[in-house]
Amino acid sequence: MDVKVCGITTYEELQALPGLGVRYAGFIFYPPSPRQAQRFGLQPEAVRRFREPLYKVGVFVNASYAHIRQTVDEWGLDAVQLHGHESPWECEQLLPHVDVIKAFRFVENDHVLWTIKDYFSCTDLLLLDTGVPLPRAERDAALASGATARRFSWNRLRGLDIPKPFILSGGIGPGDADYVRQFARESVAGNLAAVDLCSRFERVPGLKDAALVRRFLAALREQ
Ligand SMILES: O=C(O)c1ccccc1NCC(=O)[C@H](O)[C@H](O)COP(=O)(O)O
Repeated sequence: MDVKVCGITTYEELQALPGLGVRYAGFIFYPPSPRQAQRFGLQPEAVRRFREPLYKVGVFVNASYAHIRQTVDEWGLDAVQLHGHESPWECEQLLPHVDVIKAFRFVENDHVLWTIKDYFSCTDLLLLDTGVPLPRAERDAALASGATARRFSWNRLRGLDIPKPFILSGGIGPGDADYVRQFARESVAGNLAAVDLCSRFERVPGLKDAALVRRFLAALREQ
């Protein structure tokens, strides 16, 4: 199982990832987020020229096709993670140009398979995240502040057959390595590609704590 660290905002954070054994780096292109990629001066050329083995993922929320394509080229991204209400058609438009990850934020009573099924043929990966249980307009406003740090209710995935590689996300914290390892042994995890670490691995909003990531990875890989 690989690890994705989401919300990289400095070159130092980026450089540290391959040495930590992290496979996916997430860069957020959503201005209201406290972990917006350029917030602390990270430059597109530096990321584009960074050649270490790392899969660079740009996170977008309801952005236009033109903006996404331009950002992919500017930053040298390998994949886009679409974290808003993007349709299967929008995913399909991007697929010839860049790998596509569709993110879903589930709230209680959402039907997981029903929600994701139309995206199987137009994505490379899915990301299962936590939503905020509010009416749609209020929910969007709440999500504008970014990651929710609420744990995705993994119980709801138990017994499901998810026929697409997926990233498990949503409030995963430094103390969750055992919980993740347990999940990885369940039948639903047959296509588990990676786990996503974000706001609970920060010193302050937008700046990651490498020591927390290192300790989590060591615990995750313990036999
Ligand atoms: O992290 C953000 O600020 C953010 C803002 C808008 C859209 C997506 C965002 N994050 C994307 C991720 O993939 C996060 O890692 C994911 O939401 C889980 O975050 P957390 O709840 O902090 O574990």
